[in-house]
Amino acid sequence: MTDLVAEAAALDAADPLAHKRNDFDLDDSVAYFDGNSLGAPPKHVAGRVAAVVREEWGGRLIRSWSEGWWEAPERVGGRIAPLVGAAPGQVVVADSTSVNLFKALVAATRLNPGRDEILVDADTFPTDGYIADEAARLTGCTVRRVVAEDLPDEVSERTAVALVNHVDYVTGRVHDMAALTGALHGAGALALWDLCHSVGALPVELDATGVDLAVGCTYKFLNGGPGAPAFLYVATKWLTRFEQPLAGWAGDRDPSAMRGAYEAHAGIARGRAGTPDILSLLALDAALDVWDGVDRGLLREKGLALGDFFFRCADELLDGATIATPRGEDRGHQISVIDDDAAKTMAALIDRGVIGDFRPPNVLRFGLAPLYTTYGEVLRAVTTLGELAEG
Ligand SMILES: Cc1ncc(COP(=O)(O)O)c(C=O)c1O
Ligand SMILES: Nc1c(O)cccc1C(=O)C[C@H](N)C(=O)O
Repeated sequence: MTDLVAEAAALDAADPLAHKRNDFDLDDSVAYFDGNSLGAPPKHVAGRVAAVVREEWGGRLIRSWSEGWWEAPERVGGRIAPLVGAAPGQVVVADSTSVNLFKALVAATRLNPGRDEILVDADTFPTDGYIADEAARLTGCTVRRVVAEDLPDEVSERTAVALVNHVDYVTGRVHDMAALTGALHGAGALALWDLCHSVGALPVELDATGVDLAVGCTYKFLNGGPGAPAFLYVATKWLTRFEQPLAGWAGDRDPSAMRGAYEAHAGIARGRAGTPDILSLLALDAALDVWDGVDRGLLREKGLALGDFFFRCADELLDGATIATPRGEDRGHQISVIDDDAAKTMAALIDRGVIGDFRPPNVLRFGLAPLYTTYGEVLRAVTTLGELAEG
């Protein structure tokens, strides 16, 4: 144990991203492991939001719409683009992930006519499956749930699109974006990726892997704040044919003309539906400042190293614990420990200042946010788990 204490201290002292923690408003008495559900607030966000309320909403009043507010969804999307390996003009911030999933799924079936099946990652977060069922009902498709790794065998000439999670929200496993996208394309199907648990955690290469469509949340590893708007990616090759079903005025080619008939905007703005949620959007805009100058390679290295250290501590301090997260590099930045009494254990951990979460039926999740999680906190989490197991 003393070795682990010294090791954690040495790892923290040598961490090239350690200084980033100072950018966040975190209570040091708490070890926060839920950045994969609700990211921590960067310190400067509160002041920036207050300034927007005072100076833009207050001072400039309605003039603010033509002084940057209206175009903010594309501008902030442009800031997310490098984090997902997208060239400019393909990412817009709007609505929630659920809503963007609906837009993307229906648009995908229209991009791939004559096909009548939507494949969904069987282990997906519920909203993806629910929305796929409804998109299918409206488009005359059927939904088939298949294990992500089996997609290359399951995709067929009937498949219009497959919806896959980059990182599994329960186990933390990463799915191979390049290989699965390639296999889907080989059968003529489109690839729609849910990036909720990978954006801001590991490098994502949408353009390089040929992904067609993607969605993701901004309130997890991007720290945009509770309910911060999500993003939608449409690859350039599909943009002019991307016909989404929530064709509201904000996606029209000329919203201010208030024309009678909708004509989609030529660019990524066609992914928008209605008026943007400016306060949340500008909170996200401010939160994205923490990424300035962050080397994405270092981010991945630290995410993996935090996980490695979790495994090392668990091997030493938790007798025979079962961990659902793969030990190799096919994992995101989360460790999931199996516990038959997981709800109770997580409540006890939270009581002791270790905040992770519980996912039914038996998973304790520990999110590792490379910008602020420390090795010392990892040791504290595993030590506390061990103490609880001993009773
Ligand atoms: C994989 C995945 N997709 C979608 C969502 C959520 O979508 P929404 O922000 O619409 O609630 C989550 C988490 O809430 C998620 O983990
Ligand atoms: N979005 C959430 C919320 O509004 C309340 C509670 C949890 C969430 C989540 O983000 C859940 C998350 N997607 C998950 O991985 O389980």
